[in-house]
Amino acid sequence: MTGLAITTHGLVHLYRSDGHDVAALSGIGIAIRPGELVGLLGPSGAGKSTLLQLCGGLIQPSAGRLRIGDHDVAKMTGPELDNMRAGDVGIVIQGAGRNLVPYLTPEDNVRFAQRAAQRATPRSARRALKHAARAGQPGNPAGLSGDWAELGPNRWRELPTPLEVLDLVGLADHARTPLGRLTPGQVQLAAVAVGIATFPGLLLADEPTSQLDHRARDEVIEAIRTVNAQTQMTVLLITHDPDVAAVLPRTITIRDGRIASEGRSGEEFAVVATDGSLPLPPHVADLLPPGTLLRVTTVDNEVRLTPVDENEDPS
Ligand SMILES: Nc1ncnc2c1ncn2[C@@H]1O[C@H](COP(=O)(O)OP(=O)(O)OP(=O)(O)O)[C@@H](O)[C@H]1O
Repeated sequence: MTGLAITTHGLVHLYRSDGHDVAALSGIGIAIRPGELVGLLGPSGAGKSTLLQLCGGLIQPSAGRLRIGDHDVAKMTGPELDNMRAGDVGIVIQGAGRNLVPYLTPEDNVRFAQRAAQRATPRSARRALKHAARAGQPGNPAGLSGDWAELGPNRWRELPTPLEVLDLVGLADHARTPLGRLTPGQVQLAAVAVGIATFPGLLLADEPTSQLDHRARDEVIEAIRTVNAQTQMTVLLITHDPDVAAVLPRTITIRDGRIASEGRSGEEFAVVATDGSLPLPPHVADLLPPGTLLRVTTVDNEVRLTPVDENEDPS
């Protein structure tokens, strides 16, 4: 399996509301490498869900570039976006139960998700892909044309069995337990299993640990970490929980539709944007009212920002 990279440049998304535009994202530049596990943080209304929906091809950018692996999301047609979602991107929406068919067991839910993805693939292409996967041939040996020649590397293999998927998230023992008899944490694990049912190159999860107690939360995060480590699937998840953010290798904080900061293993960093601007971390911004003049100096490898005294002549 190959994880998919996410790259955005000047990514803008506007919603039309009551006759005027609301800018949910105002120029986001991100590079996420294949196989990374990244948390998306930020206050309510910052633009996190919008970014997740864009990465999942559920909506398209108003401006700027967004690439998911080889997919150029802004330029894709509706059927191409459907294909991307069917095989290359798994999405776990907020509210575990909303990802599941309530009267099916976890095993049948995973099987259902796999069949739904297969139905989105024409039979002729499916036969050719299966043939190529058996022969272990890379590239496009079946001579597929058009959209199907563009499919990501994850289409060139057989799907895992539902039990293999459930085993990966630690739910194999409850494969045939009715959903109503599972704990909230186990229901969320089933939702994650459905999200990774086709072993996509990218898993997107919107607050997968909200409304869980600490023990269930930790189990769900551990399952996602296991999926990421064992399959190299790229994972992007939204969280409001500082304890979850603290155990993720990388976090990106969004504020007012822009990147505010990035975290690496719990340490917070300011990030220089592609246009050279530098959003100040909130604790520094609190000390510097808008309009404050800063003298920028470099000493050896250090860059210093020194507020200029109001009475001092800055020239
Ligand atoms: N369908 C929509 N129509 C109009 N405006 C929207 C729509 N969806 C989101 N917005 C607006 O876009 C901005 C970003 O919303 P978004 O849901 O992406 O933020 P968020 O960070 O995910 O927030 P939360 O943590 O509350 O889910 C907000 O101002 C929101 O009101």
